[in-house]
Formats: sequence, C-alpha cells, structure tokens
Amino acid sequence: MSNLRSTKLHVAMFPWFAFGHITPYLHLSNKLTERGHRVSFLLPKGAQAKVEHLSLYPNLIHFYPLLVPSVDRLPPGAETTSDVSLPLRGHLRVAFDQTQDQVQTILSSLKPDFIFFDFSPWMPALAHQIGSKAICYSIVTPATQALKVPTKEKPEDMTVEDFMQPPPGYPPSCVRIKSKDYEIAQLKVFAKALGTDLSLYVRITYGLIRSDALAYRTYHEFEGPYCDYLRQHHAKPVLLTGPVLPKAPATKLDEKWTNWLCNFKQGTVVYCAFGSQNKLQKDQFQELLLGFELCGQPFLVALSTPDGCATIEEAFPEGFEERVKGRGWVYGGWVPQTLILEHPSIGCSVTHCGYGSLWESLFSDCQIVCVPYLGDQIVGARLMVEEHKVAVEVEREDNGWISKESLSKAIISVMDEDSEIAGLVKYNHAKLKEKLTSEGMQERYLDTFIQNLQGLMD
Ligand SMILES: O=c1ccn([C@@H]2O[C@H](COP(=O)(O)OP(=O)(O)O[C@H]3O[C@H](CO)[C@@H](O)[C@H](O)[C@H]3O)[C@@H](O)[C@H]2O)c(=O)[nH]1
Repeated sequence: MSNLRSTKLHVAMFPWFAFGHITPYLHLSNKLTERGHRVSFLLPKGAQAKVEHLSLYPNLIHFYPLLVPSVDRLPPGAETTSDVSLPLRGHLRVAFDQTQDQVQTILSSLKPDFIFFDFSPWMPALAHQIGSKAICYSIVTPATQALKVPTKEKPEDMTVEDFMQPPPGYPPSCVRIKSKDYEIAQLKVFAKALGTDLSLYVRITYGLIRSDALAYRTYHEFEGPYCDYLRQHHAKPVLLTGPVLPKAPATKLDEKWTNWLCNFKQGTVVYCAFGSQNKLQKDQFQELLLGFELCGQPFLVALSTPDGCATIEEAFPEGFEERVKGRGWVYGGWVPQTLILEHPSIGCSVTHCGYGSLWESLFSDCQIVCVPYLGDQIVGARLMVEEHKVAVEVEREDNGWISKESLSKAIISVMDEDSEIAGLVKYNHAKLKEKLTSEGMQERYLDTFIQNLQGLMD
C-alpha cells in the first residue's frame, strides 16, 4: 500500500466541449497536480485561451488542443456549447465524436494511467486499447443518474415513462421527477435523439456502463444513498472527489457592488442568478422581475438579456425601474457570485441549482430559493428541498410558467423571520453546512479519491 501511495499518477482529461464541464475538470486537475500528479488536458483549440488562466500548476497541467471539425449545420468555427444554440447541440456532439482520431493519436502516445471523460461513450474502448483505465467523471449530481439507471437491457429502449418511476432498489427517498408537463418535457429532451446523434441519455449511460469506475463531485454526507445505489447497480467502484470548488478569489468584492450592498441591513438583500446557460423569454423575465418587486425585499438580480432584446433595460416591465429605484438592481452581465454570496447584506440566494451554484449556496449563510430549469437542476432542487429541507422551491404552473406571486411567495416564506418554514430551513441549512464544511473535509476526500485511483491500478 505504501508503494501505491507514493505512485505519481498521470491522468488525461477529456470533458464535453462546454465550459460548465471543462471548468470543473480543470478544478480537479489543480487538486491532482497540487499533490504532484500529472494531467494532460484535451480540449478545443479556442477554448484553451479562455481557461488556461485557471490552471494553477502550468508545469504539471499540459493542454492538448483539438481541432473541432466543421460539421453540417454547425456555425463555422463553433467549438463549444457557447457557440451553438440549443437545437444544434446534437451537431456539436457529432463534431465532438469526430475528434476521436486526434484524441486517439494523443492518448496513444501519452498512455496515461487514467482517462476521465463524460460524454464520449467510445472512450472506455480506446482507453483499454492503450492500457489506461476509463473513469466516467460526472459533473452533475449522482442522484440524477441514480434516478435514471437503465432497467432495460439496452439504454436505447428506455422511455420517458420508465424515468417517471424510481427504479427497483432506489433509495427510500422523496427525490423524484414530478408528473408535470414541464418536468416531462425536460426528460424528453434528455431521452430524445438529436439529428444523427444518440440521445444524451444513451450517450451518458453507455459511458457509465463501459467505464472502469464512476466518479462524482460530491460528499457522501450529502447524497450517500444515491452513490451507494449506483455502486451496487453498476457493480463498479464509485469514487467521490467532494465538490472541489476553487478557493475564493484573493480579491475583494469590487466597490461597484459593496457601495450598493452597504445601503441595506444585514441579511436582507435577495440575490438571483441562473448560471451560464439560461436565457429567459422576455415575458417570463418580466414576470420574474415583477415577482422581485412584489416580495418587498431589496434585490440584486444577475440574468442574461432575454431573447430578442438588445439590452437588459429594454426588457424591463413598464415603470419598473422607477418603482424599484434604490432597492432593486438588475444586472445583465457576469457578476462575482461567490464574493456576492459572502457579503453580509445578502440574505437569500434564488438559484437555478446548477451543481456549482447549488454548492455555493449551500456553503453560504443565505436562505435558498430553488428555481430549477434543466433535468439535473430539478433533481438538485429536490435534494435541497425534499431530502435535506434546507431550501424552498418556487412553484411552477404545469407548463413551466412561474408567476410573480409564486416567486414572491417563495422568497417571503424564507425571508419572513416569523414564518415557520424560514426557521426550519435556516436551522437545517446551518446544520448541514457545518457538516459539509468541517475542517479538512475536502482535502481528506481528495486524498482518499487518489488512494482509490491508485488502488485501481493493476
Ligand atoms: O453571473 C454569474 C453567474 C454564474 N457564476 C458562476 O458560474 C458558475 C455556474 O455554474 P453552475 O451553477 O453549475 O451553472 P451552469 O453553468 O448554468 O451549469 C451547467 O453545468 C452544471 C454542472 O456544473 C449543471 O448542473 C447545469 O445543469 C448546467 O446548466 C458558478 O460557479 C457561479 O458562481 C458567476 O460567477 N457569475
């Protein structure tokens, strides 16, 4: 064992061509190289310049740029999901698969000990051919994958109806997909083949089935039963890295934000952001703003400009700016979320429950309101609301619409100090946060993760 522990690993990373995937893979790479291991990182050529500043150990993290082939209907030069609208994502996956020859040439010469991948079901065969182990490293909550383990011989045969029922042996849990039109529509997106491409479900599931081990960015203390269920169902090791959030930036929150936030009492400002991918329709955007207005609290909302509008101001509801002057700020760009969540005036995080934002909200002292959009975000919200009871979820209408009353009601329910639910989620959140932020926990998880990898080596 002591020999194994001193073995320095060489890990290759090949995440899906999306910054939401590349970034967490890079955060893990930093943690591996901090311990003296070596990382070879394969990514689209143009993406390298956008992320290499995140690499903390440039002497141990080596980037290998890939040329993303031009594929029918893909805009020229498209490399990542940021360059491609939702309906064309299937074509990007085709281009992603067509990098296989380049990937094979690079990996065959590197012969890493491990290859981490998520969306390339062909990777395990390639890895085994060159004597590497294939680790399916998922950047979303494992509870999502536990709910959707294939219960038919072929993942292709799974239907949306199959996903509505938890699979046999699924942990006793309230984490479920609800039979509402909106949630069913999200499942359909996941299960439907796009153009010539496999469905996302089939693509991911074959990766899970063929890999040597599964890895997740979570703690057993947060969603242990789902990890255990996956281990049992797939009959292979399930390794946990912990959330691996990057260290808070050394910089302080800019005056632009602090000057405004300082106008408000401690714990009163509602912060809202929906991650890197969500673009709302103008009518839903306006309704949400009216919901913030209605809740009566000060608010800082960072959302992208809705579809079809040139500026964020153009999308404001009639008279909104005047009415909320001095207590509401709607910002149409990128904000320093982790620093904002730490500001003492912030008292509530209204989040889409992307896995990164979910962890950041959990590690803050804010009350949490969940507004999930995509499949894994819905499951993440259920974990927070139904399982751990640390948050509330905004009620949607069957078709997915969120009314101003519904948003405002959810915010008031956690911000009104006299409300029973506010006290309950605050108490549970504080208890869970204490458990998840105990001294040295993240580093211990990473040490164990690496030992487990070393144990997988022949
Ligand atoms: O104005 C902003 C908005 C976001 N962030 C940061 O950007 C990251 C966003 O990550 P995440 O919360 O995971 O959201 P998305 O990028 O939208 O998430 C995509 O990737 C996630 C996995 O990482 C999935 O769970 C989601 O479904 C998928 O939409 C977080 O660290 C935020 O702190 C900012 O700093 N400023």
